Amino acid sequence: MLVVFNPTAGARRRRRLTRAMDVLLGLGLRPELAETTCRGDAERLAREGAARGVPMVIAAGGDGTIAEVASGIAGSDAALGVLPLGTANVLAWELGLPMRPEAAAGRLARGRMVELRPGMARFGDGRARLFVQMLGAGFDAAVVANLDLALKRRIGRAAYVWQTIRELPRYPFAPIAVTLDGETHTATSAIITKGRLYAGRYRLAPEAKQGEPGFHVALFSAKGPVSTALLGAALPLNLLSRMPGVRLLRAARVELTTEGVPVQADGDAAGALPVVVTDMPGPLRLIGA
Ligand SMILES: Nc1ncnc2c1ncn2[C@@H]1O[C@H](COP(=O)(O)OP(=O)(O)OP(=O)(O)O)[C@@H](O)[C@H]1O
Repeated sequence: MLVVFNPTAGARRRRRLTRAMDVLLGLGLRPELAETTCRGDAERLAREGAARGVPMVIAAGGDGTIAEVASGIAGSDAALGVLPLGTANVLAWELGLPMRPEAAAGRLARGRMVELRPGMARFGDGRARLFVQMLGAGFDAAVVANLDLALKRRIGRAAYVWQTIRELPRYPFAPIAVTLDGETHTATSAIITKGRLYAGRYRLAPEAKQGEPGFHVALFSAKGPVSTALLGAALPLNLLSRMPGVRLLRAARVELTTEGVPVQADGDAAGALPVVVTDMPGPLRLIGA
């Protein structure tokens, strides 16, 4: 088992990693530890591990690290594992993974497998990017793109609230052209999700189920700071999907075509539209669910 650790994920997570590693060692699992030094390193380390036949690659970090590891092992025989050490840890909450490092390590050792179907985003500039939980275009992506990462490390998810307040008065709320399985729509923001949850443990798409093919797509028509702030207030109350100006639809293929609108994938800045989103061709096996 290869453990890929992102030391910049979450805050002061090294001690939590050590506790998990101790449990894995105690169970006789001989985990090999590799630490990232920059963005993209988790994907490289995971790809190299899978290429030399490591059967399990564990993402020790947050959703961005998970997405990188998933991308690195895609198409190989390696399974993905998760030690949730990030800030929001949406996938871990979605799958009901334990947050305590000892319990999370125990789950990895027990080895129950589930299959996920990550999404694949193909951008207009030729980039392709895998995401495991969600991809957003519009307001939430602007918040992610301009987030102060040092502040996030210090105060965690409160940094998103702070950045939202800063973004509200200046975000342009330009319309985005959305095509869902050939049917056209317009929205000012869109979130394409594989799971129910968003920004931690908050419900966005109550009917969604990780592992199923296709996507649930939340389209937002809020055109200004007040209606957007109300959506932000509804999120922690789990009322987001029932708010006026929010539509939840399903699609197997999503095209967002308006150029220049910011995009986030699994909570990390991912450039700008246009993008076409479909399922990855094959499933991804996740261990420890
Ligand atoms: N050593 C590193 N230095 C700088 N950035 C890194 C390093 N290792 C990984 N990264 C990048 O850090 C980004 C954020 O990490 P990650 O998403 O795992 O943590 P998080 O943002 O705290 O958690 P969450 O996404 O669950 O809120 C990842 O997308 C990854 O590309």
